[in-house]
Amino acid sequence: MTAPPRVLTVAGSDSGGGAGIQADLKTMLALGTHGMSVVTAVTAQNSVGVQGFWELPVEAVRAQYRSVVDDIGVQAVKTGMLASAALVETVAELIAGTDAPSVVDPVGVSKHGDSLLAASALDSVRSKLLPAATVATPNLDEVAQLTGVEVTSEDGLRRAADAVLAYGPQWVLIKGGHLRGDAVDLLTDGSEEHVLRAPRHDNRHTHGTGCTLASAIASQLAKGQSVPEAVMAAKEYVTGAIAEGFALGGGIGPVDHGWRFR
Ligand SMILES: Nc1ncnc2c1ncn2[C@@H]1O[C@H](COP(=O)(O)OP(=O)(O)OP(=O)(O)O)[C@@H](O)[C@H]1O
Ligand SMILES: Cc1ncc(CO)c(N)n1
Repeated sequence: MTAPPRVLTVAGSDSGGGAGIQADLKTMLALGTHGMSVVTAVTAQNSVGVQGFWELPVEAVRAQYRSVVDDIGVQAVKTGMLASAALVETVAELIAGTDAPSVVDPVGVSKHGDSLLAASALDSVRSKLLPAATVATPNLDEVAQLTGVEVTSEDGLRRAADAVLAYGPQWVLIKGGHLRGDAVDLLTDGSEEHVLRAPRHDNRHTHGTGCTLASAIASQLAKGQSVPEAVMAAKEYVTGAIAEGFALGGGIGPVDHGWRFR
């Protein structure tokens, strides 16, 4: 048997299984890649919020990363929750030294408004993590937090993209999922521009959308697609997963990572 393309997620664990490492590995399986993980933090989390989280020591993150990359090898890396400045800096250095495309989801707060990144880590995200990204995928709250640019309508997406590109990622995908109307995202490298538009699904069960999209992009890159091709395929996958999101627990349920199998 030939091994499938290998993809690594560097992210936090979501005990509820809808976001974080768990969303990433499910997405990778659904898209035909071999998913591997470096756990940065463990959250106690469910459909109503994040009840607590515990970071791993820098050495534990570095050791997991080296174990995977030095023996198995990776064809794409995705980063998610990194919790602290020390972990942001460690992971930025690791991905900058890896010969594979990286998708950086600069996770700041959860869907419930719980903080997953220390305020003291924002400078490291700007100066170390974003410059190491092949594609950065901030949502509009993360754009505001990182650049000060506030976007309230589709017209502002280009301004947001320029502000993030100034920190040095090769590409940026600004996610307009929190706006009203269609779910519109903007992908650009500063010269080429692609608008990705999908109908908004009136479904409150959207836990894990951002993690799922970023992991889907990484999976498609590992399969050899270009950044625009990978982002378009990933958008189609996440849109289907949102359409089929289901109720679990008393709050916001997860997207359906397995929608293409049902
Ligand atoms: N209700 C919806 N219907 C269709 N697409 C949506 C909907 N909500 C978000 N999206 C799309 O889902 C993708 C993820 O965007 P979103 O803005 O939700 O990410 P996020 O805020 O980082 O997610 P998370 O809350 O998991 O961190 C984007 O392509 C966005 O346009
Ligand atoms: C562990 C983890 N990573 C990312 C998110 C995205 O909001 C989350 N809720 N939990």
